This record gives sequence, structure tokens and C-alpha cells, in this order.
Amino acid sequence: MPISVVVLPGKVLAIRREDQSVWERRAPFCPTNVNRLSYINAGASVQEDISEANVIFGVKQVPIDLLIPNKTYCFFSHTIKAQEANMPMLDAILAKNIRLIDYEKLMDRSGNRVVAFGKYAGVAGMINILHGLGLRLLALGHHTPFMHIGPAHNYRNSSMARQAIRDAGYEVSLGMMPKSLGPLTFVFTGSGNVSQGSQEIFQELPHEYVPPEMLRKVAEHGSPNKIYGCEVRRRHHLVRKNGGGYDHQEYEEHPERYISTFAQKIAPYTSVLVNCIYWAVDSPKLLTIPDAKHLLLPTHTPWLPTSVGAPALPHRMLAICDISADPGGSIEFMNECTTIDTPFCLYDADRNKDTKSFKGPGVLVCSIDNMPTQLPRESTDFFGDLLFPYADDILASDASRPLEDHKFSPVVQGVLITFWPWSAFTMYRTTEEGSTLSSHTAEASLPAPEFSDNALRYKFSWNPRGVLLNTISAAKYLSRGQLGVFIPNEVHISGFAETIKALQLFGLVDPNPHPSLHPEGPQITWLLGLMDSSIFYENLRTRLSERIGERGALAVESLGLLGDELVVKCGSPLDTISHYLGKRLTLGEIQERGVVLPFAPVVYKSLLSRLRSDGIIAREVSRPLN
Ligand SMILES: N[C@@H](CCCCN[C@@H](CCC(=O)O)C(=O)O)C(=O)O
Repeated sequence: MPISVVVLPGKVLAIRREDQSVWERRAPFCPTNVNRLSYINAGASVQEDISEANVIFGVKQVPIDLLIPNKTYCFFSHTIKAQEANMPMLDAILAKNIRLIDYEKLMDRSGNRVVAFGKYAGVAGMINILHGLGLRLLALGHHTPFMHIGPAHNYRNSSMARQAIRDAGYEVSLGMMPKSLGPLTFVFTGSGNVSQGSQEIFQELPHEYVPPEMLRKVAEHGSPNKIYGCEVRRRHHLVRKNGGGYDHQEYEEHPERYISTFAQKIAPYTSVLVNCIYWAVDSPKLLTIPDAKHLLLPTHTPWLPTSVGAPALPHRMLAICDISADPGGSIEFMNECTTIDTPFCLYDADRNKDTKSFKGPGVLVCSIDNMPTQLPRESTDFFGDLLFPYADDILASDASRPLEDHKFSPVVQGVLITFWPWSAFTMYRTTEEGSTLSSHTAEASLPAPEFSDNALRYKFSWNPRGVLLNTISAAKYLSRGQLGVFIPNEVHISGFAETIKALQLFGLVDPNPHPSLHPEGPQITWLLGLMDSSIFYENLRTRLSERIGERGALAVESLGLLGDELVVKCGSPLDTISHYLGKRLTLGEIQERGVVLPFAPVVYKSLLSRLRSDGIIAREVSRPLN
């Protein structure tokens, strides 16, 4: 239920009822925190209407229509990596003049997060994967002590889960694991809160830690009466692409210069991978789709005693608990997070597909992205105590007043500053009401071409649908009091118009459903399949060049639309091409000018007016490019 707490006269804090999932039973503060907050004896009132609150606290994303304008909100928005699903919510936050304090960005001077549920993600994740391991081994023909461990949410608290794990561990130490399985190894990537939480649970089992270089040895010759653990840090598997070992400073600044050797050096000797790293868009992947193919090939372990009733394992890697939970991220083949309702899937590398089953070929994956809510009370107490020291500071926020009127502590100020680059980019790309707009100045409303390296001259930080849609609708602007209309096709940025024209020519910017693009329809490739599956590549290429010129044809080719990649069909040509370009031309983290940002007037006008009230005036200088 939502509660409002009066903290000071005129200062009301609200805690919203979580609605992101039925499982979400956490809160940002626990009752003890609220008692301490209500220090002027005002008490907390439980009420549906929280609109009188200045600051609204929550845990997970807020539905767009429930976002109350002009408030300060604190919650996990999951927008920092421009996560596609949450971009409409971010747009609404900007449009509604909301000041967002994202817990993920509350950091100390060294860049470490100060409030996080991470430890409980680790705790719950480890319990879940032990439960899943029991079920997977059963499907492979083995009853093991892990069968008696339930999913994390089946326990009243983590102590009860620990007890069940200790009991299972006792049986392991008594030699009750089937000998045909050989020794089991658990690899933990990362050393932060998540990793520590999961290792605390692991340590309830009879265990021995080994360094990464000993993994192979214990995987082959270790004892089946204990479980081997190994914590793998970046320095153990990251190497420079151009030669050389891991350099922390350089990696922080240039993760793209590194590759991971995890798949070759660590994964072949890993039975259960507990992935606890923080993954950023530019970071190297730990396991790619081709790596999985290799790792899930049958292994030959003739030294293990097997029989019809006690078969050998198909391969070493049995399960992955991807607590890091970035679809397509560090574990490339994890393309959709699992949920508390359906916690596991079995990824079959041969078919590059996963099934909701424990039986059959593959590796079991658990990638729930809200695991701490499986232990809601404990994780709320833990989180509330971390957040409490910042509550007063956050409560001082008045979203209708400029930032410099506030005296935030460095931790809170740091979060708010993260909004500046966004505003600046938007300012760079937008044409404000009242400015003069000729066909030349209009070019300034597009991203700077010098920051683009593809045929569209755009890179996308999320779904590019809006950008493409704008190319078939005219933009309106005010010029010296007169309403003008600007046709995007007439923009003369080199390459952009040709490419857009080509996309339009092939009907790829059409927002209406197309039968060939029905998600359940037959598989097709891009233009070759979409236009005429019988035409040869060379002929299509020539025809294309004749119709749209060589530059246009080159552009279409460079976007991969003439290749034989299968189309992920999203119903309409526009949605399908948007999905494709969003993936292909992704910018990654927003770092430079020239990226695509929310550019509807409702979004940027509120930003511009906020900037104006902060004394920053947008000024546009435009010059013709040719
Ligand atoms: N890595 C992914 C998914 C993160 C999901 C984390 N969920 C946690 C958030 C809590 C925390 O970070 O402290 C949750 O518990 O819901 C991404 O970045 O989008």
C-alpha cells in the first residue's frame, strides 16, 4: 500500500505501492526507518493519494500514467544503459518535469554505489541455482542432495534457506553425490556485493576455494565430497586486444580495447557459473553464442565410473546463474531474463534456442532480474538502512526549483548531475520555438555527421522508430511568429537523405502491418527475401543501383539489408527495421554529442525551460554543409 509520511511541515515523503510485478514485495524503507523519519511526531498515514508528497520513493519502474508531474522520484529506473523497454518511461519523466534520483547512481567519491540490493541478489541467486541444479541433475538421471533445496522465495528468510543448504552439504560431505558426476566447480565472476552475497551462501556447502589456474586440475581430479569454488576477477580473464595484460585504469576508460579469455581459460572447467559482474555496453562478453556451442560439446571422461543408472554428464557446464542479467550482454545467449514465475530455461547451443524445460540438451540458465524480492523483508531492511542516511537530503529536493537552490550532499548531487549531458545533447539537436529556421538551420536539428560512421549518419541509443517515423512526417516550427513546415527528406546531410529515400522506396518506413513480417510467419531475409526471394544478389544489387543510385545502393548494402541475415519480424516494416537498426547501429552508453535522444517537443521543451531557469540559454548556430 502507498504510505505518506510527514517529515517536516510542508515536506511529505511517500512510499509507493510496487506494481511492476506481483512478486515485488520490497520497499525502499523498512518500518524502523519510517519511525525514525517521523521524528516530529507526525506519524505516517497510509493513503492511496500520494500527490501531496514532494518526494516519492519506490523500488522498481513506475508506470507512465502514474508518474505525477513536478515531483522528485527515487527508484530504479533501469535507464542508465538506455535499456529500450524503459525509454518511454524516461521520456515521460522528462516531459512531466520530474526530478529522478536513480539509486543506481548514488555513489561515493570512488564511484562505488552506496545503496544497492546487490547482496540479496547474490543470496537469492545462489539459492535459486542450487535448486535449479537439483532439478537439472534429476533430468539428467541423478538424484542428488540438491533436490531438497527450494527456490529462494520458498523460505521465510535466508537463514531457513541456509539451513536447507547446510543439510544438503552434509550429504555431499558424506559422499552421497553420484560418482559419475565427478567433482563440481562453482565459478563466481566479480567480487562486489552480488558476488559476496552468493559466496556467503556457497560457503554453507562443504567447499574449497581454488585460484583460476587450478580449476582444470580440480575439475578433473578433485573430490566429489566437496564443492570447489573460484572467484574470477577481471585481471584473470581480460587481455588487451593489441597485446598486453589487464590495466585497471585503461580498462575503466576503454573497455572496448579488451577481450575476455573466460570462454577458453575458465568456462571449460566450470560446472556452475554465477555471473555477478557489472556489465556495461562496451565491456567484453564473457560467453558468446559460438563459445556456448563449443562448451556444450560432449565431453569424454572415461575415468569416471558410469553405468546405465548413473550416466556421465553430457558436458561440464551445467548451469548459469546470470545475476548480472543483461539480455545479450556478458552472457550473449541470455536474450531474455527469466522470471520468478518461470525461473529457468535450458539453452541449447546447437539450435541457439532456449526452452522452459529441464530435460534435453543445453545449459540451465537462471537470469531473474529482481531476485532480492524473493527475500523481501530482509532485503528491504538491508536497503532501507543504506538509504536512510540520504533521506533528509533527498527530501530537500523541490523539482520545481533549480538545482543550485539546493544544497545536496555530494552523493545526491552526483546523481542529479547525470542529467546534464542528456539536456546538453537534446539542446544540441533541437530547434527551439521562436528560433529562425531556414532549410539550412534545419540541418542543425539532426545529429552532427562528424559523429556518425554509418550510412544513416545516426547511431541509436534505443529504438530508432521515432527518427524513422519523422522522416515520413513533416516537422512544424515557428519562425518569426509564422508556423512553418519542414520536410525531413530535404535535409542535405550527406548520405542521410539517400539512405532514408532508399528505405522509403522499399516500403521499410511503413508503419502498417505487412503479411510477410508477421512474427509467426515464415522466415525471410531482408531485401532479398522481402522483395523477391528468387532474384540473385547481383541482380538485386544492380537494380538497386539503377533505381536509387550507387550511393543509395552502397548505403543499403552497408546497413546489411542485402545480406542473408534472417529478419526479426515485428509486424510492420517500420517496427521491423527499427528493431534491426536499433541493434545494428547501437551507440552503447551515451557519451558523445550526436546521439539520438527524446526529441518530441514535450520532452525537450521541459528540459530547455529547466535549463533556462538554471541560467543556461540554448543558442543554435547552423551553417550549410555543402
Ligand atoms: N543489469 C541489468 C538488470 C539489472 C536488474 C537489477 N535489478 C535489481 C536492482 C537492484 C540494485 O541494483 O541494487 C533488483 O533487485 O531489482 C540492467 O542494468 O538493466
